[in-house]
Amino acid sequence: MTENTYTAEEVKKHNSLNDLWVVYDNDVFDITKFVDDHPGGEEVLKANAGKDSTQEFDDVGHSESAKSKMKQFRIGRIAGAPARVEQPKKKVTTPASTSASATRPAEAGGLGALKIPIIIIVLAIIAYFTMASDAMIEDDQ
Ligand code: HEM
Repeated sequence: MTENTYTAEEVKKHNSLNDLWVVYDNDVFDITKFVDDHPGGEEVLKANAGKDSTQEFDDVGHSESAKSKMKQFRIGRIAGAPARVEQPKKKVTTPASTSASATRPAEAGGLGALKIPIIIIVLAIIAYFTMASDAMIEDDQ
């Protein structure tokens, strides 16, 4: 799929509150319409307008929902930048691998979920023989 590419010089032109672009991870975002809604205020956006704000954006510790909201403002990529790594695809595989790994510790334990029933059975056998030998001692007397 072809997408729009922009040079850093081009991005630099969009540096006002009425026309505000930022770059994150070589992706270009037109966040002009988001300026008023930005929870972090417009000042920080103005300070980063027309710039690569990757470092600043990450330093804030933006939430996952902020990162996902960001996607709707993406207009293209910096010219000559390496191909972008698709974040959503990664995410789709994460829950599956997480749930698969969640079952792994039990499997890795060998007996896994069977451990508790086995302990109960062993205790029952010990109790049975203890009672049986008590009964034999009583019989002897
Ligand atoms: C498309 C771009 C952006 C989006 C969608 C966005 C979104 C958000 C959101 C949703 C929050 C609330 C806290 C959170 O959920 O993390 C936030 C807070 C903030 N953002 Fe952004 N932001 C963007 C760009 C930037 C940029 C370029 C800067 C520049 C450094 C910035 C600086 C901040 C700051 C300082 C806060 C306040 C953090 C706090 O009060 O703890 N944001 N942003």
